[in-house]
Amino acid sequence: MTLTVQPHRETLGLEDGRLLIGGEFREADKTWTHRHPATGEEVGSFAVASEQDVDAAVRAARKAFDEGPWPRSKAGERIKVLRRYGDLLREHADELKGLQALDNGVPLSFGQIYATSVSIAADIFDHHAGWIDKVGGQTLPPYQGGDHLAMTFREPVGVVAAILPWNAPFVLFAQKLAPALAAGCTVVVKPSEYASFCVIRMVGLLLEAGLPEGVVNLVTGPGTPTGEALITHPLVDKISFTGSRAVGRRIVEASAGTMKRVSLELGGKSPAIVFSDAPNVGLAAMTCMGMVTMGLSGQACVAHTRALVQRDAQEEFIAMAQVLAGAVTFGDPFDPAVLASPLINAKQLDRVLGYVQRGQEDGARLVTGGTRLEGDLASGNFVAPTIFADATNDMAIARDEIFGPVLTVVPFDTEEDAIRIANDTEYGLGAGVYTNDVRRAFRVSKSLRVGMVGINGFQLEPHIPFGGYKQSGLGREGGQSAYEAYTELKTVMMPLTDEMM
Ligand SMILES: NC(=O)c1ccc[n+]([C@@H]2O[C@H](COP(=O)([O-])OP(=O)(O)OC[C@H]3O[C@@H](n4cnc5c(N)ncnc54)[C@H](O)[C@@H]3O)[C@@H](O)[C@H]2O)c1
Repeated sequence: MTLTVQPHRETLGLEDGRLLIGGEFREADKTWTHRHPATGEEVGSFAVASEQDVDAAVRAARKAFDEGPWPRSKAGERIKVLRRYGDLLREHADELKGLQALDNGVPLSFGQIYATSVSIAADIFDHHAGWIDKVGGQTLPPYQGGDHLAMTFREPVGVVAAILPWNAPFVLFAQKLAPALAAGCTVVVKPSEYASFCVIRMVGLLLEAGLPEGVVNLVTGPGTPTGEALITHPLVDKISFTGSRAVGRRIVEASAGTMKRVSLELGGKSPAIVFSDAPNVGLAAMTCMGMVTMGLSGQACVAHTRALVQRDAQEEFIAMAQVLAGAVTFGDPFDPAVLASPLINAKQLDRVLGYVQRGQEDGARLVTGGTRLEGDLASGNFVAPTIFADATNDMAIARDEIFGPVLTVVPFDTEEDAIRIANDTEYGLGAGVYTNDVRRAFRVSKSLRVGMVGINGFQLEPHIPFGGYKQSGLGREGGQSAYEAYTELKTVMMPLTDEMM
């Protein structure tokens, strides 16, 4: 039977997407037709914001920042709106998960993991609402000389351009919008052209929560013209971006002229170091393989796609990874038995298959997978879970972010080797260390040039800082420092005696 998502489109009452500028929903001159990654069917269309539309959205956000009530509101008012919004997200969780399944094909069965969960997004809003009345400035005593007072204040950074990827729209929307709004900023949000419908609904719910006009504005459309117009706009104060390293670099270049503040969450090639004394080598294999197959089919920035396995544990590790590879189910994302998504588009499908070919040419051992799924799934972008063994760290499959269901196993002999190989990458997002030796676990964790290390497991939560070293990004999401990144620090000083004047 041919796969179709059309009935879900009807059930969810999907409407064509419009822009939101200064509190008004608007059409645009051009539209984008979204095709479903599991079936190739047309799902619906949404507005493509032109340069003029983006300019209008930024000016609306600027006006709301310079003249509107939100940046001047009392802490208690902002807390109420953000908490109300968290509740609205929870109430609309089923609808939002359905829209996400129509957008990026993430199966409903995977609505509970961190990256794809609506309830985590709601918790992130609650978390940042909690900082509003707790993070302030300091009073500083004189360092030398006479009597004077110096104080610091935290003020909202201004107009924020929030640019999202397609793979984790709920959580990444929350990781940007929650601290920005909590701090009193105004926002122009641009979702990915491959996951716009669920974000359009999330923005609509912000209005229902009571956000004043112009505080949040929505511009949908692709990187060019929409994204480019946003990152080069002179009235934007800060760009908060999650996406590929290539676009991250472009944002750094584009923001240099006006010194915009920039937060970047980029890609990774995260290593999992599995020692043969790991408490459970099989479980380590399941964790890595789960990260590159279940839910997002490896289209996750922090997935442990590079398994560095001590040589004498390699076969046990591969055997268990293979079991999981065989258990993954594909198909209709609305079917509760389906566990993994298609690749987002045909370009990504070709890219992943290209890496499979390259891995074989470079001499790695293809253990399983590496092929496109055919039959009922032939119109979708599905690739079978893939394992490469006996790879070396100089191979493209060990160096590049493939963003697909490919696990590359690189054997090592000693702890020093493992650390050297793990750090031999331009990325530095996450890592895993699997061992029974507590001292080794901390020794290795300290030696890794990455933002997040999981010892014998990896669990993310809204208050845990998330982000990377090196070319995996700039700054962190989650926690107090993420809130502070949407503020500027102002110092005000005053002499207390006449002699100081
Ligand atoms: N570190 C993290 O937290 C994290 C989380 C999720 C995804 N990612 C990364 O995201 C990437 C996959 O997502 P993607 O394919 O959507 O990334 P992408 O960089 O292609 O697109 C991300 C967003 O940038 C926009 N964009 C593209 N060109 C632009 C331009 N010139 N100017 C402004 N905006 C532009 C896109 O329209 C989209 O909204 C992977 O590299 C992945 O590792 C990182």
